[in-house]
Amino acid sequence: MNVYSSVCKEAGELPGYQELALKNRNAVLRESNVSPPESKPTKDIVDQESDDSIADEDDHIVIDPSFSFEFSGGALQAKINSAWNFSQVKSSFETNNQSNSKFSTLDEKIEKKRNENKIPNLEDEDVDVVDGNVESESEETSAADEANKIEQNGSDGQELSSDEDISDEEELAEADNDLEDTVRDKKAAEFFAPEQEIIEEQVETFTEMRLSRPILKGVAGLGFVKPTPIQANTIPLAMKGTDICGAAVTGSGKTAAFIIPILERLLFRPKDVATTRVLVLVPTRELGAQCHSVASNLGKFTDIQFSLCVGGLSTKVQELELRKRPDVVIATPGRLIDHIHNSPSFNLDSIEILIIDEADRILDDGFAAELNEIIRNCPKGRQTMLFSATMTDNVDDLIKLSLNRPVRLFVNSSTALTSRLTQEFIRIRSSKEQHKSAILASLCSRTYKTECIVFFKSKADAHMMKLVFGLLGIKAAELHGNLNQLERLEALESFRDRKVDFLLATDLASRGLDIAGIRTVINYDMPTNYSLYVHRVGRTARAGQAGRAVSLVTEQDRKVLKLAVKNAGAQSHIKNRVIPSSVILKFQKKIQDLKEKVKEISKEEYEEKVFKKTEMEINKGLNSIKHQDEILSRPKKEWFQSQDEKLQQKELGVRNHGASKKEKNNEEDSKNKLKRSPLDGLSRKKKRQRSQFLEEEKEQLKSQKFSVRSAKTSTKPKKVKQFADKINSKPSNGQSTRKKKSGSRFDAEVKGKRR
Ligand SMILES: Nc1ncnc2c1ncn2[C@@H]1O[C@H](COP(=O)(O)OP(=O)(O)OP(=O)(O)O)[C@@H](O)[C@H]1O
Repeated sequence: MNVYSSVCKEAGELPGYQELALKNRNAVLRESNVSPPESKPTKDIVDQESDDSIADEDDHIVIDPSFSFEFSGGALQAKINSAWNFSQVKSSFETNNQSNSKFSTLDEKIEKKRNENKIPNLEDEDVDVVDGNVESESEETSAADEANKIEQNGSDGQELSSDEDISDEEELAEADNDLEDTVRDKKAAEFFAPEQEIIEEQVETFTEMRLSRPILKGVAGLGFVKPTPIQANTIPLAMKGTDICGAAVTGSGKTAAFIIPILERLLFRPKDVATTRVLVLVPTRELGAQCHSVASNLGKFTDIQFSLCVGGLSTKVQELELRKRPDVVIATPGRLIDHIHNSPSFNLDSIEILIIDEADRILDDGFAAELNEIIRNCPKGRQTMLFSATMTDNVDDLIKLSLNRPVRLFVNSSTALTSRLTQEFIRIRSSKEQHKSAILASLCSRTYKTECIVFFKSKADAHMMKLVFGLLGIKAAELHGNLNQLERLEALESFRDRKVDFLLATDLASRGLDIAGIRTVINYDMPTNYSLYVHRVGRTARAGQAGRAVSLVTEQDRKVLKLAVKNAGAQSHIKNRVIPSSVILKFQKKIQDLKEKVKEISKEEYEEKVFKKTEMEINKGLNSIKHQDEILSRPKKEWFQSQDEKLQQKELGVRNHGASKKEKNNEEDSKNKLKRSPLDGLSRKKKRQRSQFLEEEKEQLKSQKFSVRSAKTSTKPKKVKQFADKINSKPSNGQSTRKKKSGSRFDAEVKGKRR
């Protein structure tokens, strides 16, 4: 039975629903170039056996009706199509892009160099191929062996001797953190709604949620049958107007969790005067475009109007759109503020619902000034909903949003990763960091050959690797802030449509992007904090699919590595991979041989850039002469921040990007440890005694609190969070992370969780 049959069965009682489902099915099949089956009497559709063959043919739109979500993984056991396309957004660029046509594209430049120099494709050569899906035992064993060898020959000796100090520091940090937690718990109890306000039962189907028919049609059109846990918990509460802080693992359907209830509420809006009632804030333009596309698809059968208001698109076009007062505006903070200040008829006075997606990122220092300005402009009585996979529940962060007793819907622990994710780590010793590009090239040509995102810390590295990959004959697109918006969207689409095998990206692509079927995420550079790691690796293993994250780990990245291993679920797989040095050397030589060609292409690009800039300046000058009167008569644009302020804030954002307050505090703490520690000046023995005392005191407090809580909970009905936690709870592996282990620390850290 395919998705439409299941939907029809679920919605069987709704009059006329079967006809709608039939039309809908045919529309989706047409879009997917699958001919709809011959028209049959409506009743037959429900049990049509022949539909199964269509299901087999087109796995983009058909899901296994027996799918279910795992709380631990938050994942679907079904394949489903990504619900976005950017054609609508891209059409607004077509007029601006003509001057580019006189230059060759980067791919053409690369191809020209390859042809001139007769560079062979990697496939044509005799490279020893390792099956990417099957973990090679020999590779794993040799990883451990190699690490042990390094230990024995003393190169890591210093590192081991510092173990003692590190565990002391860890103990103290833990004691500090525990105290902080107690204070935090108290604040949270006052700030958040009491837990009994959380819905008590899981909702099994969308129809049970009493959604209106046009919304159910939109939901069915995307192939959704059963709500995911975050949807089941969020939708009914959000429809009541409750403020929500929602967290669930990456790829678990948070977008629909907030879009569906707003659509349902908007269906019943007064329609006499067009009014913008809903504002969705997202941190990146791509995420905005994706969210706009998902919302438009879900609201396809309603008269609700959506507008996308993000940087990189024409301000003029947006201004005209905003003047029509669309019901829902999806915006990035900077562009939204630009409109608040400079589009005469636009303001946020009528906003009734504010949604902040990737809220922890937007609450981050990088967006602080902009967020304050937006909140200041929104009415106080609005409903506010915040979502992220790594949602903060730090009250200090949330207070500035003036939430009204929000309900916490943490469907999983905020650091959990889906159990379908395999994490692999490759140790890069400090003396070998210059081999990273060779390691990446070998991984991408021997092991993970398709559907793979590679994350870099800088735009320059991503671009350089695009040139190297191109010259090696590996099909890749780049995605970072040095590209214009059209190029960014095209890169995403060509990767989604499998025109290229690799997406070489900066953290621009780390949050929210939903591209179906990504098999592997490679961290060429490990992210600077664990939250960011969660978001990056969350681009794979989404919606029930399995996936793999491969990280190149240098000595500086040990902190994030440790957190990744510590937070991996009991069932998740952690592996240590080593690439034979002969292979690395081979690729190192290949890359070395391409160095000159890379330089030549870069020079060509630079000259082109200078030419374009000059041309643009000339055109600008000519225009200002031609339209002088009109330009002078325009009202002066008001900038919310000066260029310097913007830059400062951006740098702050980049530095802290994605770091939770606690992580940032921990980083600060460890920097200022000596200055700020209350145990400063004590001998090591005394420090131990003191922290043991603190530990005991904390334990006592905890157990008291626990008894009070369990007494209370025994009299209360079951709560969502408890239910999720119970399912999430993993058996302790009984292994202390502080125990000394044989082998290298890296090896031990990775192996710590390998079962
Ligand atoms: N009820 C559902 N049934 C089937 N598929 C669903 C359902 N809800 C969402 N999906 C699919 O799951 C995928 C992930 O959804 P979405 O992008 O909203 O996840 P997310 O939780 O916001 O992830 P991230 O934290 O990375 O932003 C999408 O492809 C979406 O179409």
